[in-house]
Amino acid sequence: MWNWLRTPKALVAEQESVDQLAETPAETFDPKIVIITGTSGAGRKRTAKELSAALGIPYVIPYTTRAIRSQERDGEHYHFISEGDFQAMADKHAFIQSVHLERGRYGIAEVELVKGLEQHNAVIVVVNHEGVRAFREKYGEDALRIFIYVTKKDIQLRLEREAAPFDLIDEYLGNYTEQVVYKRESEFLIQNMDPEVTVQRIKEFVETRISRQI
Ligand SMILES: Nc1nc2c(ncn2[C@@H]2O[C@H](COP(=O)(O)OP(=O)(O)O)[C@@H](O)[C@H]2O)c(=O)[nH]1
Ligand SMILES: Nc1ncnc2c1ncn2[C@@H]1O[C@H](COP(=O)(O)OP(=O)(O)O)[C@@H](O)[C@H]1O
Repeated sequence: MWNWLRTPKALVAEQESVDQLAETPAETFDPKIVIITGTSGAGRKRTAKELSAALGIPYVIPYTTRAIRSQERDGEHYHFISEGDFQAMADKHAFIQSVHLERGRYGIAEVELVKGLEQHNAVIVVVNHEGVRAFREKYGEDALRIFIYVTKKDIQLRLEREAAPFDLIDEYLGNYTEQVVYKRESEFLIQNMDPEVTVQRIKEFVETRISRQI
C-alpha cells in the first residue's frame, strides 16, 4: 500500500507509464520529510510542534519504550508504550525506521507517516542522526535535514530552569560533542536562540521547498 510514497523519484517516473499514477500531477510525487535533528535539549520537539502548526503539516510523533518524564504527556512528546507492545509493532514491520538507544527503543509508525504524506505531501519528524540516515536512504533529497543546536551552557540553563534530573543534564552535555558534529550534514542549520525566530526561519526555508506541494 502506498508504495509510491516510499519509492525514489526515478523509479516512480518509470512506473508512471504503466499505471494510473501517470494521471496525477508531477508534484504529487515529491513528498517531503522535514527532519528536525540536532543536539538533545536544543528544542527540537518544541520547534517541530510549533512548525507543524505554522505550516499546517503533521508532526509524526514517535513511539518509545523509555520512561515518561514528569513534564511529558503521552501522545504529545512521544507515544509511550511497553517493550512488549513495541516488539509487537516491530514484528509487524510497523516502523518505517527505529532505533535502540540506552534509554529505550524509539520508532516512527509507517502508517502514520504515510497518512501524513498522503494528506499533506509533507510531514515533520524529530530523530537522531541514525534516523536522519535512514530517512535519507529512503527519500534521498526529499528528506530535508534541519539541524538545531544551542550552546552547552544554554542546554544546562534551560534544563536547570525546568528542574530536569541531574543525570539527564549530565547525559545531554556528555553527548553534546558527539551529536554536534552532524551539523555539517544538513540543508539548514540554526542556533535556537529565540523559539519564535527559529520557527519562522525554518518555516521560510521549508516553504521554498514544498510550496507547490501543499
Ligand atoms: N532514529 C530515531 N531517533 C529517534 C526516534 N524517536 C526519537 N529519536 C531520537 O532519539 C533520542 C532519544 O533521546 P532521549 O533523551 O530519550 O529523548 P529526548 O529527551 O526526547 O531527546 C533523541 O535524539 C530523539 O530525537 C526515532 O523514531 N528514530
Ligand atoms: N529558544 C529557546 N529558548 C529557551 N528555551 C527553549 C528554546 N527552545 C526550546 N526551549 C526549551 O528547552 C527545553 C528542551 O526542548 P525540547 O524541545 O524538549 O528539546 P529536544 O527535543 O531537542 O530535546 C524545553 O523545555 C523547551 O521549551
